[in-house]
Amino acid sequence: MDKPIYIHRFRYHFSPAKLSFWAFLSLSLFYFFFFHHSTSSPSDSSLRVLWGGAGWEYRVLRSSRPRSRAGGHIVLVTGAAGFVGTHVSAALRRRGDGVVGLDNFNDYYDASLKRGRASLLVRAGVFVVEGDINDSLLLEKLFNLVKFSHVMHLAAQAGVRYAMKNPMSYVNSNIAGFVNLLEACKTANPQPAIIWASSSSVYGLNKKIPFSEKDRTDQPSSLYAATKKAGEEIAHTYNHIYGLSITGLRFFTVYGPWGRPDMVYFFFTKNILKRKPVMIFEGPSHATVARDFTYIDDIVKGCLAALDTAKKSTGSGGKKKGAAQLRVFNLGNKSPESVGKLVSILEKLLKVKAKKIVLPMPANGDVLFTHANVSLAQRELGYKPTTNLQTGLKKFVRWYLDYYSDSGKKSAV
Ligand SMILES: O=C(O)[C@H]1O[C@H](OP(=O)(O)OP(=O)(O)OC[C@H]2O[C@@H](n3ccc(=O)[nH]c3=O)[C@H](O)[C@@H]2O)[C@H](O)[C@@H](O)[C@@H]1O
Repeated sequence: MDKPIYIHRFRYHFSPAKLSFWAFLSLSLFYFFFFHHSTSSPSDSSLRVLWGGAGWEYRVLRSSRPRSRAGGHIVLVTGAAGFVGTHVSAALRRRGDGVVGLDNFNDYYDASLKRGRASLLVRAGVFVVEGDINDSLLLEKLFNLVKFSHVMHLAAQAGVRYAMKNPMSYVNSNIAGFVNLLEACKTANPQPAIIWASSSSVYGLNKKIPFSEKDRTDQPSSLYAATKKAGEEIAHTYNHIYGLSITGLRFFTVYGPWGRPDMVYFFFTKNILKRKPVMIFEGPSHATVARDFTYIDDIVKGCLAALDTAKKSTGSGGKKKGAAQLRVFNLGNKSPESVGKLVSILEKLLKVKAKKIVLPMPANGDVLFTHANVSLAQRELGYKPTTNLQTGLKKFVRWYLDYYSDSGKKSAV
């Protein structure tokens, strides 16, 4: 019996060799466009960006969808693979908001820790776009693709002392990057409300204690602080000209699991465990250096409350339509502790005596003392920190020992 005609035709045009060639070609094209198509910004070839393509868009859209169609915010979190960014992204997703992360995974500190945080987020249902806030094309693409109701801007060049080593990284991320993001927000339709990370360091040489939002912030003692202060002024401008709703959060020395290895509680833990000395700074005439150390879970609650109470931006098509909300809040712990006390808590938790070296604080931009007055945040956001340093460090140490328990990761610290 003759074979049906279409089979003959099929055989005629597609010999097994030809068939595998075409199959290989189509699969390669599919793979290339769906997973690997990348676009880079022509403005700065040094930016390591990997975005674009149908697969990428699909992942962005899926991640941006709130769990329930009714209600639920749609949030772009910059710095999502950072310490605070990871915790905030996960908390937003857990409660059902749509969340798209953005992070440039730079190597300011161990990038594998950032990859670890991003893997956590993947499991939580958050896609983290690899890209830079200075990349206008990427931001335009994201805002065209997704109607973000909020931007939680946590990407920054952090750290006070590193500003003396690499000043331009602060200008690049905290000023240029912030302006670039606000430019994208102002033209987006709808304009999102913006919540962003300022810093307790804006109080600089302010002597009035506890620090209140009304106190002076015109005496920054580090370039880091100056760039955060500049951010607050820039926020004012974009609010004033374009009607963007903007909330700045002054974080006070945030610590906890998945934290930042450049911070004292983190690298002191490492040094104590390795029997290496820790340097405890002191002020003039042996003055105690202290911080209002604030636990990450309290900060996350503050961030979510700021987002939930943010009013909508008023502009559209890049034009202001009416006055918009502009706020700034302290998010601290109301309870400063000395660095010496932090070391004694760590010694007990790690069951290792620290090799302490006390020395005068170098002229490195650090301030002597921070102490937050959080009554404004308490009134407006219902913010109430509940974790003391002992309890918070216990949770940090538990995470640290677990995370670095396998030898591969240990060497990365
Ligand atoms: O809350 C803030 O505004 C800032 O908090 C931290 O900055 P910092 O408070 O300086 O936190 P650490 O770097 O952990 O330093 C804590 C204290 O330890 C002191 N220190 C630092 C290094 C050292 O070897 N020994 C030492 O005693 C510092 O002088 C400081 O008083 C973050 O690094 C900043 O990104 C953040 O914006």
